[in-house]
Amino acid sequence: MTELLTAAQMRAIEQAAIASGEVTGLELMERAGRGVVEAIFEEWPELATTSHKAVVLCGPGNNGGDGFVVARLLKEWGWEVEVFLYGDPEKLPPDAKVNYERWGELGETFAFSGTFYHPERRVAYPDVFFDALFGIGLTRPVDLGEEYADTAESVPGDGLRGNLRHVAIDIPSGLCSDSGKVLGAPFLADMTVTFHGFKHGHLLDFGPTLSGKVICKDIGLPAGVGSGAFGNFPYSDRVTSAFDRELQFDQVMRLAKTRVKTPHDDVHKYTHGHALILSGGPGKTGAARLAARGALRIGAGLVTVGCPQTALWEVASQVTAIMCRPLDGAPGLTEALEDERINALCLGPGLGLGADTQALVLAALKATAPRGPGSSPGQDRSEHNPAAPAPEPGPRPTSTAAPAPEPGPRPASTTPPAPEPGPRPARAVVLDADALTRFERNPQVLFDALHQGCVLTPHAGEFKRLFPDIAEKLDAPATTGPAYSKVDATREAAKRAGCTILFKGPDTVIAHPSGQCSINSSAYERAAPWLATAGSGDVLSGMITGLLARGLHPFDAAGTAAWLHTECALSFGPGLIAEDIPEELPKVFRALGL
Ligand SMILES: NC(=O)C1=CN([C@@H]2O[C@H](COP(=O)(O)OP(=O)(O)OC[C@H]3O[C@@H](n4cnc5c(N)ncnc54)[C@H](OP(=O)(O)O)[C@@H]3O)[C@@H](O)[C@H]2O)[C@@H](O)CC1
Ligand SMILES: [K+]
Repeated sequence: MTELLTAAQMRAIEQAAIASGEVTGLELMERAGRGVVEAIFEEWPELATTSHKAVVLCGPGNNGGDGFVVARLLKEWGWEVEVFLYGDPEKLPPDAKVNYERWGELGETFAFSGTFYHPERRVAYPDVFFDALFGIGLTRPVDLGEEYADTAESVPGDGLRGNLRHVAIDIPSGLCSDSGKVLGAPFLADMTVTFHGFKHGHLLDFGPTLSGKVICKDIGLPAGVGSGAFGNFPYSDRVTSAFDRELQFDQVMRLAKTRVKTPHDDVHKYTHGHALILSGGPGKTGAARLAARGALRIGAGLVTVGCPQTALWEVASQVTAIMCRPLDGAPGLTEALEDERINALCLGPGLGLGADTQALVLAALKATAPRGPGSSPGQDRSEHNPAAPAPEPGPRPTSTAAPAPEPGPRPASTTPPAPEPGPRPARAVVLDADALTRFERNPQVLFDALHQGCVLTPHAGEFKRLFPDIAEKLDAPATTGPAYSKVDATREAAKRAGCTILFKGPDTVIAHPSGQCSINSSAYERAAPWLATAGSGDVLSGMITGLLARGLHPFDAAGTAAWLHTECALSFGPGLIAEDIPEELPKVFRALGL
């Protein structure tokens, strides 16, 4: 896992490093420019010769300063370089101004006024177009005139986009580095070279579409957001992500903890929990069966599908290792839950939108709510009690499994080990699909019943039904930067609901009421568009339920299941249907050495 940065965090880290006297802003800018040149030579080794050409578009801030460094380094290397500046050179910040002047000893800077057609320009057919217009300092929509959108696409007169590599410095200009939203005309990059850490905006919303491939270059700032004197941000402000397939250590460890072989004589099926998945009536049992298969394959000891008596034969005729039992309405569920061994429930897939669904959900939440003082549903939500601090991450509950062996060498990670987000209640509940939509008219009834053992897994439509005001803020076109992001929205929703929320999408965001947050990105190396297939969400709910049955904390269960869900899709490849996802899990586990 790697920690992602907001613009404010990046600035704080940079300023603390400069204030410590360890480094100057000018040195950081030089390293940033050098990192960009290194990155393009690593990506396109054929460019590491002297006979190439570049156009660099610099902006009015320090991002522009990075651009001047790149221009100078490439010119010194022997390239033909042409530089445009959007803004007044006299108003450049000090470090950018120094680099503007250094570049000035080697070449001219043309004023950029929305077009690259310039009577004096000489560089035709450039090999690389560098975007150093705006980085993390974008505060309002980019308005560079009507011609800019076209010119940024393919420096006109210089041939087709296919002949030209577009490289964004830090973040494609026009992309908000916190939200991934677009502010004005965006730059479309083939590669983005960022510094010190990936920014939220590289993963969220339009980020992956506009950034191309993202390379992160070390510029000598202290590693890890929370690892030292610099940028020691509160835990609740941090966001992590398995950005690429190398950075999977945390998930592997979490899985290893639950899947490790327990001493032989201790093991029986109940050691690994009992998941109960509720199903809809006849003709509507497929979603629950998919979820059940996900729960079983991921490692729940026992999985039962509870369905109306009328659907029993339909379910029974299609499951084998999964058990089924008749379960009619809320009274039936309450009775079933007298069996304390059932420690994880899943409600929603295929359940329907009838009155029964609401009663079932409320019965499930009542029966699973942690008992004892201070643990009743509705408590500890900062929204209900704004003066109360967010619950501190606390110790993890003792797992039924023995400690995990280390699964091989640890890949490089920038993250110190994360504290756990509070104790896990004995019983946990996943609510998805109809179990969420059913509360569209009265979400507060649901919020009042939810507890810390719950995970809600809405897609964008379901999220909007439960949190219309939050969705409105999220969906509003960005007018200022940094803009309100999916991370902000999911955190706000988790606080309101008082439980873990997994907000689905190619940029799935998982947030806990404590503020702990992670992004499961299905983009870049982990892009798996074929995962958007009917029933895929039902399997994910089941996988979360299975990990909850195994004893994982709701936040960990949601993040780990989301990550495995994507891994299964990547492992299977295009053509995948929902049924394939659980069946791919053994292969994924084997590849992880579990
Ligand atoms: N932090 C670090 O550790 C390091 C940072 N480095 C580099 O610095 C970059 C951050 O630099 P930065 O803070 O100067 O911001 P940047 O993105 O250049 O833009 C600010 C300028 O743009 C202006 N402006 C904003 N929006 C606008 C709009 N729509 N249309 C027009 N103007 C607009 C804004 O004006 P204002 O909003 O103040 O009116 C201000 O003048 C960072 O991304 C990285 O590349 C590296 O050197 C290495 C170390
Ligand atoms: K940029």
